[in-house]
Amino acid sequence: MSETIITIEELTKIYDDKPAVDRLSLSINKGEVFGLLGPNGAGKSTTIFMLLGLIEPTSGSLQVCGINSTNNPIEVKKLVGYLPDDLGFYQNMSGLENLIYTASLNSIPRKEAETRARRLLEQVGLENAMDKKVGKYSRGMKQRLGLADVLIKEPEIIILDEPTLGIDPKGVQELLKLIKKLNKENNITVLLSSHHLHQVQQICDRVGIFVDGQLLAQGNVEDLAHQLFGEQSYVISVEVKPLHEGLLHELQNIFGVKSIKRVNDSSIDIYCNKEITPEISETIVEQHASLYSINNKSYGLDEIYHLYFEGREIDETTTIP
Ligand SMILES: Nc1ncnc2c1ncn2[C@@H]1O[C@H](COP(=O)(O)OP(=O)(O)OP(=O)(O)O)[C@@H](O)[C@H]1O
Repeated sequence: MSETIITIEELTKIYDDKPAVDRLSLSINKGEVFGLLGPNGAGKSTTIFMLLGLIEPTSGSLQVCGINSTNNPIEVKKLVGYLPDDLGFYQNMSGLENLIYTASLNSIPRKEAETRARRLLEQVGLENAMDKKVGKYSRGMKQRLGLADVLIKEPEIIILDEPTLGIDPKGVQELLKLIKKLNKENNITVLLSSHHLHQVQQICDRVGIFVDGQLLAQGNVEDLAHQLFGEQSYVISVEVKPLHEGLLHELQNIFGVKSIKRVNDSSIDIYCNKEITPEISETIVEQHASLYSINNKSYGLDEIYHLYFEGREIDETTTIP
């Protein structure tokens, strides 16, 4: 059974009478990559700061590795590595020197610090740049160094706030791969905040969707589609002539069909709880009608994103009945 490493219960933070985080409850398991997905201002950073014990909740509770972060921020800091969106490295020091400096702040003896720093720089692909001044690193290299920096104290959890900000697309792919690799190799729990749907989708085992301080849904992509769209998470669009009542009746009787919506005289959207395109085609042929087109789509994070982040509506062809 999976072990819970972060437990958040009814967590609320109110600023100026307005909740930035609103009764958030969430559990994160040891070893998983969890994505906090939400637009700007959704409450992701506020949640992270409360997890780190940097700000106090208005109400609710949270535990990180069994420790109450609000009451024990120093203990939590030992177990959690935090990579903010704006990194603070000494630009005139090399990558290696910066890591050794961070290690000294964490009371790691110098010899051990250097061994760990060299190993981590290799792990994040900076072995050839470890003696170069950080001021000469690209943004992507600094983020890699940032990952090595949070790992130097061998934390249980790393929290990454918008880690791909300002990195070119190729660098983003490399960084995401690296995060997943570190998660696997070091068996480390990763909490990643982002408003980039596709990035979160690529590496996260589970995702929590945040809007206006509230967690709308959580789970893997399939779970999310189910939570947000209920049983009707597949839509099969059909153009068929003639579209007569007898055919509609037969289609409605197919196992898995939940509802049918007429789009126009010859088109319908069939809402189903599974992929049943072949059964629909067969029924149309049996009913002596002509099938002009059939397209299926399942609700993925794309639709969820459009629905919840962009005006809370998806385009007309995928309107939920
Ligand atoms: N110190 C503060 N005082 C007042 N309001 C705040 C404070 N910090 C955050 N807020 C408000 O709380 C809400 C959530 O902000 P937060 O920074 O947590 O969102 P976010 O999801 O991390 O967004 P971003 O990606 O832009 O950082 C916003 O409306 C923000 O204006």
